[in-house]
Amino acid sequence: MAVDPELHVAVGLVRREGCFLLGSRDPDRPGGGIWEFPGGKLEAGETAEAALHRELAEEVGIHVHSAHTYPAYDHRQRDYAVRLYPFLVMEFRGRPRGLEGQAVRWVAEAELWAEADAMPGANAPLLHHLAECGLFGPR
Ligand SMILES: Nc1nc2c([nH]c(=O)n2[C@H]2C[C@H](O)[C@@H](COP(=O)(O)OP(=O)(O)OP(=O)(O)O)O2)c(=O)[nH]1
Ligand SMILES: [Mg+2]
Repeated sequence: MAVDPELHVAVGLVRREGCFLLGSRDPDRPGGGIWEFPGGKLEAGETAEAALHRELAEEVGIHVHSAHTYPAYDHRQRDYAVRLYPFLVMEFRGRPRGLEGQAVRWVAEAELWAEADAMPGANAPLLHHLAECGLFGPR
């Protein structure tokens, strides 16, 4: 299946003191109630980095100062295909909070791997992709 050109998603791995920020997905939406990295769909004509800045401000109220861009990751499963644009965010302003009513929490890097099982199906392979790109320390 070809990657849906509509489903290009900027994903923020916001790291502070060795922990990563997760938000809960709105229970009323598809895939609701599960944990995910903050982020969202690119709008028409928008760069991935611009989408990252916009989504992190809208969803968790932080202003990204700088982000490291990792190679995009394409995930396909039977009826679903998405292109994820991952960013590591270490410099930001503001205290993250759920501006869309969602819960937020910090998860230690070591716990992220177990957490991936409760995230969207793309996220376990995404974490492996990012590990291969050197984002995480040795496991
Ligand atoms: N935010 C986020 N999306 C992810 C992750 N992993 C993953 O497969 N996705 C997928 C799930 C969704 O199909 C898509 C993001 O859709 P979304 O509905 O959150 O997009 P959005 O924030 O722009 O929301 P909206 O404009 O539709 O309200 O990306 C992740 O870790 N974080
Ligand atoms: Mg979103």
